[in-house]
Amino acid sequence: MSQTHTASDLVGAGHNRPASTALAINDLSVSYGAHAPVLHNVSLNVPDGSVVTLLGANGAGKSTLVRAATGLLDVHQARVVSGSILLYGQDVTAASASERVRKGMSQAMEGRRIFTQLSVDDNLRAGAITRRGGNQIRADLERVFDQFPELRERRSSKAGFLSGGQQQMLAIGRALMAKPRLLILDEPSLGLAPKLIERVFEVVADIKRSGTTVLLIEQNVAMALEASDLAYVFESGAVVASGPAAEVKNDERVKAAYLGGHAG
Ligand SMILES: Nc1ncnc2c1ncn2[C@@H]1O[C@H](COP(=O)(O)OP(=O)(O)OP(=O)(O)O)[C@@H](O)[C@H]1O
Repeated sequence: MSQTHTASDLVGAGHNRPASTALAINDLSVSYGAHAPVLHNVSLNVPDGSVVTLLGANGAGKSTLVRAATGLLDVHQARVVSGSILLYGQDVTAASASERVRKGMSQAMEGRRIFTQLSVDDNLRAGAITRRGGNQIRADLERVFDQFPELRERRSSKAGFLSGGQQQMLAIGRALMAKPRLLILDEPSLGLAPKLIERVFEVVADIKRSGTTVLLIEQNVAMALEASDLAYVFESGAVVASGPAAEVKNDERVKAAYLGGHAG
């Protein structure tokens, strides 16, 4: 496994990323307010068509990295101090969140930020708001319902009446309705029962099969690594290890810190 702070040994090199890179983060440093940076020269690559996992303890910097990628730093009074963010080869470091959505990025937020007063159906349709083509949207809606039959059963219910797990499914389904090229899943298994967690990872595999690239932040390390092509390990705002997920899974430090001493 690579122990460096860059991922250039994994896919492509330096700043001339191949067009097949969905997301490239180059030497990124981020600060909240006037404080010292909490991300330090972070570089990572999410190859098109892959599933990439970010691992790290609480406070390691994963959410900050995601906020930088999605363009939501300013909402948190944070900013890029140095470095760049490329989405499909285009520099989006200064681009708004909505511009990034238009370029194919979508995020299913941790915390189940759904519209509780709207129906399940309307929540899912809201995910497709930037798209045209009613027939395709209806077909995608059915596909989400195939993946999450419990949502189909409750399609007319207010989303606020769903269980926590069902709301989590709805958040993922809504992000899928945007038909993203790059889907960011922030703790999709958070608070779910084991059976639902398995489902979430089946859905991740399905999303990958459909050609969508996935950036995954997960506390459920063993399953996340199983589902991923590459993994990056964050510590104190820096990438301390990275490599193919199968190698990261067998790394002694990762095993000790995240896998309870075995590779699960
Ligand atoms: N709104 C904020 N204002 C100031 N500092 C913040 C803010 N949000 C996060 N931080 C700091 O930035 C660092 C990275 O936090 P971040 O939330 O990115 O970590 P994380 O790996 O996502 O953790 P978790 O798994 O707990 O969500 C931490 O030191 C944290 O205290």
